[in-house]
Amino acid sequence: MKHHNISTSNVSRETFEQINSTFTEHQEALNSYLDQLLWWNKRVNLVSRNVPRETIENHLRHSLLLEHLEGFKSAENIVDAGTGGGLPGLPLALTNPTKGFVLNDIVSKKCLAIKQIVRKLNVANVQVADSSIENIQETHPFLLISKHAFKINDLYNMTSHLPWKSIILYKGTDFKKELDGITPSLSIECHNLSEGGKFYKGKALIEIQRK
Ligand SMILES: C[S@@+](CC[C@H](N)C(=O)[O-])C[C@H]1O[C@@H](n2cnc3c(N)ncnc32)[C@H](O)[C@@H]1O
Repeated sequence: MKHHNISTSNVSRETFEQINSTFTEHQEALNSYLDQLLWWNKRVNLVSRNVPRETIENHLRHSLLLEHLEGFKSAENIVDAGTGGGLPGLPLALTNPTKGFVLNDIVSKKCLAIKQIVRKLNVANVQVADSSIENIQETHPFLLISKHAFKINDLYNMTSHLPWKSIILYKGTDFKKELDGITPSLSIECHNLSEGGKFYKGKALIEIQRK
């Protein structure tokens, strides 16, 4: 692990406030997505069963935080690996209509539900890739994002042949143990989310670049 360059910064309270404004600005589309997600969740297991709407809304706000990282702002193409019910990719696609998104999951019925949600919401900048992440067909550079789906070393080893420019993962601040077994030297920035309040305690966005 010593061969990686790891730095840490705190995501400011102002950023969390900006996310609340973004949510308000796009609330019609985001609430429609929430309605769809809850409807499909009764039929396909996309998020935990019987999870309250407010909890999923927190996950949507959490998803939107990525908008504030430079690595996201500069990306044109984004792949969300292990998207499940579309998190974080779908809320980000709704609030960033000029960027292109591929939502990927290995479970076909989840991909089918996502396709229906995308069609119902009329989202033009999203494609769905129904396969294991290592088999996606991407030839252009992209930003790889993922929330609560893979250990860092597993995702790195599965995707090291793909043309990603950087990876941003939703993780805990105790992520370092997941770097075991990654041979190449990486630049890693831990964006600590703890200033966002109780929901964000111990959470971080981990941004990884090849050196
Ligand atoms: C815990 S869920 C997280 C879902 C979503 N990202 C979220 O935060 O709600 C993990 C997801 O990863 C998917 N997954 C597991 N292995 C995968 C693989 N090799 N390629 C693509 N998706 C995978 C699972 O089907 C599942 O939907």
